[in-house]
Amino acid sequence: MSKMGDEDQAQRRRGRGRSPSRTAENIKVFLRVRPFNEREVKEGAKPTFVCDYRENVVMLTKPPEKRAGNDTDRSLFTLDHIFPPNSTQLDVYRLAAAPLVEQIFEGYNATIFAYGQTGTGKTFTMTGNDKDPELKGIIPNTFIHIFQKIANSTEDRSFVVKVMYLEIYNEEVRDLLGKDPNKQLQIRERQDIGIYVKDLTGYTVEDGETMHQLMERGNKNRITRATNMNDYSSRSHAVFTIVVETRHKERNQTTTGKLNLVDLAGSERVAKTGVIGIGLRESGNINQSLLTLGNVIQALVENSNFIPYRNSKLTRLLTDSIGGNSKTTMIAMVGPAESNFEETISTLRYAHKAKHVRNSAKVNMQQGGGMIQQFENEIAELQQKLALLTTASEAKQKKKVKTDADLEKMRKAETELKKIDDEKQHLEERMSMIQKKIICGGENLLEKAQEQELLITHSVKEIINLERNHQVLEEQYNRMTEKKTDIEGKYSSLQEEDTDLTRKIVTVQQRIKEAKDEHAERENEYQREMEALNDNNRLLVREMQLSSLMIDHYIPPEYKQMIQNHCTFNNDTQEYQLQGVAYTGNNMRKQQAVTEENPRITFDMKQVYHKYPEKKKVTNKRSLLKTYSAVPKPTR
Ligand SMILES: Nc1ncnc2c1ncn2[C@@H]1O[C@H](COP(=O)(O)OP(=O)(O)OP(=O)(O)O)[C@@H](O)[C@H]1O
Repeated sequence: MSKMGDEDQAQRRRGRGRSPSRTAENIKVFLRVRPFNEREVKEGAKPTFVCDYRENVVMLTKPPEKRAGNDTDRSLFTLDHIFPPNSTQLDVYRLAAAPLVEQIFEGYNATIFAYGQTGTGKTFTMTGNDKDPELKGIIPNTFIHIFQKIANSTEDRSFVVKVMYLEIYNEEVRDLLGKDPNKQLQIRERQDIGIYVKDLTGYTVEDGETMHQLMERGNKNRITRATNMNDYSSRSHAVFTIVVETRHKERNQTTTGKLNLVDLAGSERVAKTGVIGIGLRESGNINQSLLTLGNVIQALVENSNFIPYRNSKLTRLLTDSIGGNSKTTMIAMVGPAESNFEETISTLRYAHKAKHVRNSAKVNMQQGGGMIQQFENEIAELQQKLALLTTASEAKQKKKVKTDADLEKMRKAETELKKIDDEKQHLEERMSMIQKKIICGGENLLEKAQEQELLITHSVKEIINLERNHQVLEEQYNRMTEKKTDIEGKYSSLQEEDTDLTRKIVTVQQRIKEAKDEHAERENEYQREMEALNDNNRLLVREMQLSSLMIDHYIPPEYKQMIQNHCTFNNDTQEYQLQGVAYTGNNMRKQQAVTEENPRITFDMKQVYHKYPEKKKVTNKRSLLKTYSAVPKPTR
């Protein structure tokens, strides 16, 4: 592997190591939607997306001429937060920037990127408009925040705030605060401090106003150009860096937090921007470096072995911000018009990918050392020199009195004294200048009355804003609680429904079982009845056979016919009845008392019909069943 590759891997390992003091978290991605601009309103532009601001989802739809009539016509992206077109600069600052400014006081590195198509509001978001305090962007708002934080901190802390401002134009690093902004600077790397820009001017500042002046000076040096898409299009990537060193006196600990505020040049299509000549080269370089940034993001997301940080100055300089030791936020800017569909979807894809990049930030802390220590040492040295000069000056004064007579010597002594006094004054000035660089927590408030006024105005605004945010949060909370109650209600009613259903199922199952038992019982009963009926039937058939046998053998056929003719069926009694039955043979036989002389004559027919079997006495219970016969019962 090449040396270049080795270094890249080393950087990656440094950035993504698993030291316990590191905080691993994904890059946060916010989306800011620019309102329709004048041109778009005039053209009657239609929106190309809709947002669900509660869920932070944006749904993009292709313009009609590009639609395929299927799922590919729509794309959904979820971001960490979406700022609607009517969001204020303070809304953006509070949510996207303020938490990171707080973190640099803890000793973390932080980065805020503004990314997006040309003319979508990157510079507006990062720098804003100075004429109206309400329109101040993230960079000037951080000045106020930082000095407000210092003014409110305890006296056991001292701070040094340093700023730097550079731009990357056509792949050249330029110092926006240097004596010669056109001079090309080199990016270097050192084991102890990591990646840095050699000879970049750093200003130690003691108030927000100075910071503001420096920012304005740097902005004037930035290269902008009018294009078809933006009257003041930034042709470079600008990085405003604020370093805050905090010294905890009692613990003798120093933390150093670095905040990079990056206003990227806008991705653009030459056909749309209409740039020519120099502008064309700028455009090529802008797109190339943004492409490399995209490739770095892609490689990190894919956990690739090689991250092409060195393929552009931008990614090389911001190695720690993307996938390294930094807490990073990207604010993606989009314009709402349908004509920008391609650029908007590309920005959203870029942003969505960046959301998956994992950074691992650590507190940059050291015992003693740092800029504060350096300044304090310098002050102590100056104080020593001053004390020596004072002694020398006093000695000269005494000598002057003794050598009063000698005019020449006196003049010489006076010149020396003046030199000493000048040097003393110079030392005193330098000392006070260095002392001013160290700002003590809670100090310098009276000296900065004007600035404080500004802070107070902003604090009031912040409080109003805080209240507004609080209200929004409260509303969100109430909505969530309502939702929760609703879900809980639904859940408990579902549970009740479930219990009820289970109970019903048990009852139904019980009924089915009962019905089955009853059915089985009935079937048995039916079976028994059928068997009884069959038995009965069999008996009847036998009786019929007997009757037929007797009739056929004892009653002559002409009598049988005659008797049959006189038989009628009585429906009420369900019996055949014989007319004049009272006069039939059996009834007409004279009844005689049974005596010894006149015994009952029994007809023993056994000897006649000796072949007939003895008739068995029927004891079977079935014989008790009622039977019907058409034959009149014999009377005894
Ligand atoms: N949220 C906003 N509200 C009102 N005006 C806006 C907003 N965003 C951008 N603008 C206006 O749109 C114009 C273009 O904005 P700006 O210069 O910030 O775009 P940019 O993304 O930095 O463009 P470039 O990449 O070309 O530098 C400016 O006039 C700016 O004031």
